[in-house]
This record gives sequence, C-alpha cells and structure tokens, in this order.
Amino acid sequence: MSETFQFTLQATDGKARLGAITMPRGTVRTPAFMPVGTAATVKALYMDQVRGTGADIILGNTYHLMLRPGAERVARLGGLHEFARWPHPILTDSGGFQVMSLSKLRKLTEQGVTFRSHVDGARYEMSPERSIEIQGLLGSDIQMQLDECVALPAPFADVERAMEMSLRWAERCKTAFGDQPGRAMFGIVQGGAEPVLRERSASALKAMDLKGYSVGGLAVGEPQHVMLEMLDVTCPVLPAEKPRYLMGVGTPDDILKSVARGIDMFDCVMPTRAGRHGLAFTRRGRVNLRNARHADDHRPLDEESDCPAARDYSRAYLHHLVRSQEALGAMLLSWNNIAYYQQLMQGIRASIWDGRFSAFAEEATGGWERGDI
Ligand SMILES: Nc1ccc2nc(N)nc(O)c2c1
Repeated sequence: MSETFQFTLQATDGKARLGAITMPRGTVRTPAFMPVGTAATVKALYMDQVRGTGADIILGNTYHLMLRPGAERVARLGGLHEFARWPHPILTDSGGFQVMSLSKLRKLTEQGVTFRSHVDGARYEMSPERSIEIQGLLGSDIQMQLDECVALPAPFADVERAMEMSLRWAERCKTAFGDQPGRAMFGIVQGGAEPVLRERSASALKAMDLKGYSVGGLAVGEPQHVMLEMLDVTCPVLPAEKPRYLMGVGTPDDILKSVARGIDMFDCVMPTRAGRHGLAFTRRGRVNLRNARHADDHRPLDEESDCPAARDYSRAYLHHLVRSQEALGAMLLSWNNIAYYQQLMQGIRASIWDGRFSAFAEEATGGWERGDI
C-alpha cells in the first residue's frame, strides 16, 4: 500500500503502455478496465465476484449518488467503500456528463449546472466546487473535474466554448481539490472531433500539472475512426508519466485500438448492460443467448475460463434463464462478461510485457468478425 498516489510506467510496446497506479487503497494494474458501479453497485454482481474477476478498481457516479442516497448520507455511513463493501480503489465521474444525458430540465452557466433530478424532479445546482466536495464526501480515490461534453456533431464554435469553459472548471476543481495525498483529481480533455481544440485542451491541462488525464467527449456516437483520430492527436500531447483514461469505452475492439494509441484506463457499461440483455462476450466472439439455436446446446460458454459463469453452466440453461427473464440469467451473464473483460485486460498487460501486443490484438479480435457464434 502506498500513502501517496503514484503512477509507474513499467514497459511499452509501440505506444501501448504497461503500468501500475499505487494508492492507499491498493494498486491498479494498467491497462485497466473499470466495471461501472453507478449507484454503488456493479449491477447484478456481488463485490467479491467483481474482485474475483481481477478488477482492481470500479467506477461510481456523483450524479446518481448525490440524488440517491445523497452524498452527505454516504459520508455519515462511512463513505462509498464502506457503504458498498468495496475496500479497493474507486474512481468517480463528476456528474456533468450524466446531467446532460439523464436530466430533462437543466441549465448550464459559467457558475455550473442547475438541473432537476430524473428520480423525483427536485432541483439541484452543481458547481465545479460542489462536484469535488461530493466526490470527497464519497471518499473517492480518483476524482474527475466537472466538464461540459457537447453532443457530436456540433459547430466548431460550440465545441470551442465548451472546451474553454471545461478548462476554467478544471482550474476551479484543482483549487477545490487542494492537496489530498493518496488521492488524485484528473482533468478531462475536451474538444469534440476538432484536432486543434483537442491539442489546445490537452496542453492547457498538462500545464496544470494534474495527477492524471481523462479523454472525454468521445464514445458519444461518433464513428470509431473519429475517436481513434482524436486519440492520435491527444495522447502525444499528454505527459507520458501520468495515467490516461478514455471515458465510456468500450467494445473489446475499441479497447485494443485505444491501448495501441497510449490509453491506460477504460470504463464502459457494455459488459454489464449486455449481460442483462442476454449477450455473452467470449474469447471466440459474442453469443446471443436469446437465440433459440442454443436451446439444446450443453456446452458452456468457455470451458477454459476461470469464471464459474462461463465454465459451469450450459448454453441451454443460460438460454432458458434469459428467455424466462430469470434474474439468474442477468447475474451469470454479467459475471461472465466482466470476467471476459478482465481476462482481456490481463492478456493485454502480459502481451505488452512480452513485446507482442500487436499479435495479441490481432488474435483477440479475430473471432469477433464471425459475430454470433
Ligand atoms: N463518453 C463519456 C463518458 C463519461 C464522461 N464523463 C465526463 N465527465 N465527461 C465526458 O466527456 C464523458 C464522456
């Protein structure tokens, strides 16, 4: 355990990076995938199952937790780690993105964002300072600045305005965060699909000498090649000795292509959301358990997996659970999918260490071209 927050770069293979982030609550091996624990739960999984898949860190959401059960209440109950029984590192998002995607009535000004709760319609104000205060009340180990993510496509002027306000908010968040040894506040690079704005945002954030950098404003519906082009522009500007987190990404293919461009951390609802909808990720591609062709298939999803959900249950049984809308179906497929993502990340880390990342990436997504198997 380290009393300070420290990122160590251990090896590189091209632009792919192998590293580790040490902090008081534990070490995060990078490249890392963070299971999404939005409302203090990784949906349909026990936290010891999440840990058992190899996850070193999970993500929590300021927006959801401030609405319900409330940040001050979580603090009174000992903080998010105690509340959710996850003693390892937690990264929290700052809430602005969720306000814009979930709340109906909202207004965004220089001061911050005012909005009505999608839960009960109550009115809230969230400034950069309040977002950092909430993340502190939750006890978050890695906190995000409050930012503005514009939906794409958007006019250059709109993207520029939002990017520049996000930079001013980054300064305010840095001041509000102060000096919290063992914890970090990450800046968030914005700039839409505009290379010049991405470069300007990344270099301004670099000058703030933050402990880590997120790349936001992507995975918002743009084609994959646009996302990758923005990484090609952004990563070279960011300091090599700090972690880089691509927000909201992604499919296995997105992750492999982003690791190849220098990204260290990922989060995405895909494995758990897909699990709740009957979709299994495996080493040989996707399996849609809703499909009747699995009704008599006694094979497990992956007989070589170390996850019981992949190894010990027949596809026929999983198909039955999914078609019957039994809760166990969502539980087993979410478990399988998070385990698959962690196995993918472990394979990525090992391949970078061995200098064979591009061969691993090639083989890892080969099966994906076949689609449903
Ligand atoms: N695709 C995403 C996902 C989460 C985000 N969170 C913040 N704070 N900002 C963004 O731009 C995000 C983009």
